[in-house]
Amino acid sequence: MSLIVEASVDERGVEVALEVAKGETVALLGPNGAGKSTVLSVLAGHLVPDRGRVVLDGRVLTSQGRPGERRTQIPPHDRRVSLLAQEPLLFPHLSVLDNVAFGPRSTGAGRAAARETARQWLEEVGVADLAGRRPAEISGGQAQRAAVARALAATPSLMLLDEPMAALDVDVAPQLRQTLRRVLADRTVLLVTHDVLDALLLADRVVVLEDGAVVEHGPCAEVLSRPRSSFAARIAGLNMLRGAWRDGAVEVAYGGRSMRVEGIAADPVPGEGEEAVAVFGPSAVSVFLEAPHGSPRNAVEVTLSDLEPHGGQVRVRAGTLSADVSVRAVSELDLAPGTRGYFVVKASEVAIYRTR
Ligand SMILES: Nc1ncnc2c1ncn2[C@@H]1O[C@H](COP(=O)(O)OP(=O)(O)OP(=O)(O)O)[C@@H](O)[C@H]1O
Repeated sequence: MSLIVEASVDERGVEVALEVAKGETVALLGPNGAGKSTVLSVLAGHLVPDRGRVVLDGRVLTSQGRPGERRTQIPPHDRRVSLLAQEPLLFPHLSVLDNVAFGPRSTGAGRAAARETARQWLEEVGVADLAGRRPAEISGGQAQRAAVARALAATPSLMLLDEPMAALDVDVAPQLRQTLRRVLADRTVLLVTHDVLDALLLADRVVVLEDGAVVEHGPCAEVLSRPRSSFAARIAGLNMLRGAWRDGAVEVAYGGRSMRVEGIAADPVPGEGEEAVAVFGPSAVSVFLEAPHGSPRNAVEVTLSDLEPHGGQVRVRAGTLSADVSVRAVSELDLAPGTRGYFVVKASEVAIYRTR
C-alpha cells in the first residue's frame, strides 16, 4: 500500500482506517458531516489526530497516541502531499506561471528550471496561454486548472482533492473532469466528492463514510450497483430498505409499521435474523392509490413528498423512496405532494443481500 491511514479525532466523532494502493484513485464519499474533510485535514497535516498513524510510501507522516511509538507530525509542506481544494487558492500577487513554479522552487529547483516545469504543467492542463496573467484576470475554471498544475508541479506522492469541481459552473466541470482523469491516471489519489460521476470517471475504488466511520468500500461499479449503505444507494439512484432476514424475506420497519419485503436473495443468502437490504430501482416501482390485493408484490404505504421531471417521466418521491412513473399516470391518479398511496414493486425486481 502506498498510503495507510488510521485516525481518530474525538471531538469530531471520527474514527477511520483506510488504505490507497500506489497509482490508485480512491473516492471518499459520504453525507455532510460524515468526516471526509477531517480525513483530508489529517492527511494534509493540518489536523493532528488524537490517535492514529499516516504512512505514505513507507514514511511515517503522523504518529499520535500509539504506545511505544515516537510521536511524529511532519508539517504540511514536508509531507509530499498536494491538496486541491474547491477554491483554487492561488497567490493573488503572483502570475499564474509563478504560482505553479512555487512548488518546484520551494523544493530547491532554480528559477529557470521551476518556470520550465510550471510551463509544462500549464500546457498539460490546457492553460499555457494564461501563464503571464494574475489570478484575478482569469475565470474560475481556468484558475482551477492552474491550481491542478500547481498541485502536480510539486511532484506529490499523494494528491488530495476536496470536491474539485464543486465551485465550477456546470458547463466547465465536465472538461476539468476529463483533464483530471488524464493527469491523475497512475497517481495515488484520494478524492472527496458528492458527485457520483466523479467517482465513476475518476476513481478505481470508493470508500463510503457515515457518522465518522467507514461503512462500505469496494470497486465503484460494485458499490454503486450493490450498495450496502443508504448513502451509496442514494447516490446510485436506488431505493434501499434495510431490515432483518426472516423466513425468506426482509423484515423492515418503515413509516412506523413493520412489513416483509420479498425479492431475489443473492448468494450467500443471509442467515436467519441477519441484517439485509432490499434494493430496487425507481423504474421498478409503480404507484397505486389502493393496496393491491392477492398479488405476489411488495407494497409500501407512502405519503408523496415531491414530484419532479426525470428523463421524460416523473420521479415521485416519498421520504427516502422514489418511483419513476409516466406523466399520464401522474395525471390519471392526480398525484401531488401529500397524496397517500402505495409504492408497489414485484419481488422479481428486488435484489436482497447481506450488508456485510
Ligand atoms: N473545525 C471543526 N471543529 C469542530 N468540529 C468540526 C469542525 N469541522 C467539522 N467538525 C465536525 O466534525 C464532523 C465531521 O465533519 P467533516 O467536515 O469532516 O465532514 P464532511 O464529510 O467533510 O462534511 P461535508 O460534506 O459537509 O464537508 C462533523 O460532525 C462536523 O460537525
